[in-house]
Amino acid sequence: MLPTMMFVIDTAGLVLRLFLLLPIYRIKVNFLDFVRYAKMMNITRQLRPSLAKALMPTAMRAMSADSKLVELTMNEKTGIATVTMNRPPVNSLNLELLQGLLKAFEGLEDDRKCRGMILTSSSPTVFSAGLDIMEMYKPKPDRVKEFWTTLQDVWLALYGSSFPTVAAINGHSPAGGCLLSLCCEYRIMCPNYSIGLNETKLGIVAPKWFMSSMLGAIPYREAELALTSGRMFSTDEALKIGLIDEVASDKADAIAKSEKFLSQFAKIHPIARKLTKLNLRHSALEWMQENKELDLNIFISFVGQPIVQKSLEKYLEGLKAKQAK
Ligand SMILES: CCCCCCCCCCCC/C=C/CC(=O)SCCNC(=O)CCNC(=O)[C@H](O)C(C)(C)COP(=O)(O)OP(=O)(O)OC[C@H]1O[C@@H](n2cnc3c(N)ncnc32)[C@H](O)[C@@H]1OP(=O)(O)O
Repeated sequence: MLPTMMFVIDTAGLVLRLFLLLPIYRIKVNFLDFVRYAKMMNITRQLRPSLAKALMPTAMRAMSADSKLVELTMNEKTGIATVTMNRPPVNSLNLELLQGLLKAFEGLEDDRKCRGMILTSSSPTVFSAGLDIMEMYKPKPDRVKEFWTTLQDVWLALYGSSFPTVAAINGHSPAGGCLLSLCCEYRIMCPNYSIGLNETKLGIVAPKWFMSSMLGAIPYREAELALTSGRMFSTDEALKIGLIDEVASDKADAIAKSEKFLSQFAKIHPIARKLTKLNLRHSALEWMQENKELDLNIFISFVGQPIVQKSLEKYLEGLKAKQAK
């Protein structure tokens, strides 16, 4: 009896050890094994819908994303790409800007030379004003569906990117702007701006995946307080709470610091880094992949509510009134 039990325990232990070692072993074997492993973990490209074809052939490339709303450059020497949002005056995320971002992120995913990406803005004072409220206010049915689906895809592509990402936050970053930065692994912000998920202040509710993105950066208690009150943090407050990782004196400094952050990965095995990131983010990514339609339906019915439309209208009026002063 005892020998049989010992045999069973030993065998179970061996199987367990092999299982635990499997990822490491596979990483060492070859790239195809990595792909198989990643597929097994459901973290491969199937998480990213319709990957775009590789971008243009390289040079210190200004890589076009087919629109001027997103500029994409690649430093051939370092393999670091810079994606710059360029929709004046405030980079509010409308359908076209989101499409431009998606195309850029998916293109980089397919670019074997890409070693990292910096997300920033061409505006001198705003990183992104978040979702374009005009996409949600009195929305057209087909467009608003495409708008939300594209936002989901942008989130999947950025949060689930296999390359390392930094947000160089060179201006205000409310709501959807904050969300984009939270998808990145590292956030560097210029002084005297504001950042946060302020949805409740607009009378709307940040979806689950907005919240889980914030929970990846700051502790639950802090997130609960911030989310329920729609709190915006100053650069210094954001640093203190961990919402950002570093402060830069200006945009050039933010880019230099971003490059420094990304350069550390030259010493890390790229596949080990990728798998670690994607394993850490796996459950949030999987949730989104499995619940895209449900999330879309909730959004559509939510923004269709008269009370939500009223809130958006009042908020827009407030923005315009501020402008008029
Ligand atoms: C049971 C319930 C379950 C529910 C489940 C959830 C269901 C889903 C719910 C839906 C969730 C939707 C999520 C939305 C997230 C968002 O991102 S909403 C957008 C939030 N954004 C903001 O609050 C930012 C507003 N803007 C500002 O605070 C300022 O503009 C700024 C600090 C960014 C910059 O200030 P400044 O430089 O002084 O510029 P302004 O003069 O304010 O603005 C210039 C110009 O731009 C217009 N504008 C600004 N922001 C937006 C925007 N987000 N969208 C559209 N337009 C914007 C502003 O009105 C000015 O326009 P005019 O020049 O007056 O025309």
